[in-house]
Amino acid sequence: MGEAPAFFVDHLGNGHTNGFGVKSEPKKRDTSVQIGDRSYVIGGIHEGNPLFLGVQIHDKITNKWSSPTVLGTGPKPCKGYSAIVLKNGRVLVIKKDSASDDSIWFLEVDSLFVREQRKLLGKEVVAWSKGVRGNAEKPIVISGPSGVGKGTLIAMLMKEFPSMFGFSVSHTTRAPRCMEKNSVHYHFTDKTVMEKEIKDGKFLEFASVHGNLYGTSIESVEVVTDSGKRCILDIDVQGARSVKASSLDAIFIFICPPSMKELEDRLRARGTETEEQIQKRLRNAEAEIKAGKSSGIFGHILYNDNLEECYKNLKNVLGIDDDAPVNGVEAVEGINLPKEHTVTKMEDEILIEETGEGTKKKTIVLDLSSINGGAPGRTRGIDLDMVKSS
Ligand SMILES: Nc1nc2c(ncn2[C@@H]2O[C@H](COP(=O)(O)OP(=O)(O)O)[C@@H](O)[C@H]2O)c(=O)[nH]1
Ligand SMILES: Nc1ncnc2c1ncn2[C@@H]1O[C@H](COP(=O)(O)OP(=O)(O)O)[C@@H](O)[C@H]1O
Repeated sequence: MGEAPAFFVDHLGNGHTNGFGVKSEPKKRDTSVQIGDRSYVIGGIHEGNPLFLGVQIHDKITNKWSSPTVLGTGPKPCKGYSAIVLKNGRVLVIKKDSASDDSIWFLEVDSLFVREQRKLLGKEVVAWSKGVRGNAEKPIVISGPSGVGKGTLIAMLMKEFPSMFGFSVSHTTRAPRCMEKNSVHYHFTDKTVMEKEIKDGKFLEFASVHGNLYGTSIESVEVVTDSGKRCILDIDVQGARSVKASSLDAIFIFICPPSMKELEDRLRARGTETEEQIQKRLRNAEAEIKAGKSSGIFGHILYNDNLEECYKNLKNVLGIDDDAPVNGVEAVEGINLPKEHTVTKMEDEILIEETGEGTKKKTIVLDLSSINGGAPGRTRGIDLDMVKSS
């Protein structure tokens, strides 16, 4: 199979290993897996913060403990975990006693992303990724100069198809406009806070635009996708370039104005900027339009002259037929994992069997053969099937 040995250590020092069959341990909160000469201990508290689960590494050869930098948002501590080593440097962690949409997690200890981050940061790194059932539709990146009508078009789309599209709420250091609400239009934030979060790897992309810092957090995209909706990102060309280079597989659309004169008229008519800010936006617009048209980032370029016509073209690009009913991503039926269970690995399938008191025992198959994505975002494509409840 070409995989790292998968076994479970009940307690470091007198570790009992039982091949691919893993017995979950209800009494102890810490769980550990061994990969090569290292044991990864999952449990306890992360950096004194009771809201985050800690990870520690024990190196058998040096007999030393270390605390790696933990990237991503991990699971909150709970009563216990089952852990199993998968291929490609990942550990599957199943939480006990937790809601079904919060029970499957992946700790990446030697994935491609972790190896890149380790090189970049020059230190030991592990990363959490939440497991999510089902797949997601491609996110949509919309760029264009200030005042071209991006916000207007996006608002039309969200109004007509509220269950299909969701907006990625960006972070920005610019001041809110009078009608703008925090966490709805933007997460309005402080420059030092945002810079720290960028350093902590929380952002998919960021850029300095018209003198302010803007960025898309990984979480902003993932919460929309988690809700079964297709995510729309309104970001500038620099941001679009970063997304294009990332693992996010998106559709890229650039919106052009019919003329610079019309763009100026729209910006003035909107009445949200000072004269100085309007001048800055117009100066940046020329370079942005040039980059948008020539960069090869955007698969679709739409002209927003007549609003209704442009909106119709946008829907065409997104494959929305005016006559056909539109649904979001199909909802997946909920399956609750049993609190007490044993976990057995068989190729790409994990068998979760209920243990403990009671007669009706569940057996669930967790199919990992089609998983995709991973840290710094979610791991999607998980399939859960109830095979037996006896
Ligand atoms: N790179 C990047 N650009 C963003 C983000 N959010 C907004 N922008 C871009 O920042 C620019 C200014 O946005 P805003 O201040 O709302 O002004 P407006 O475009 O005139 O409405 C626009 O080009 C947006 O597309 C983000 O998260 N990342
Ligand atoms: N096709 C259009 N024709 C005329 N005005 C438009 C059109 N599209 C948008 N507008 C107006 O132009 C202004 C800027 O649009 P907005 O959506 O805020 O742009 P952006 O989000 O790209 O900065 C708004 O007042 C909007 O009502």
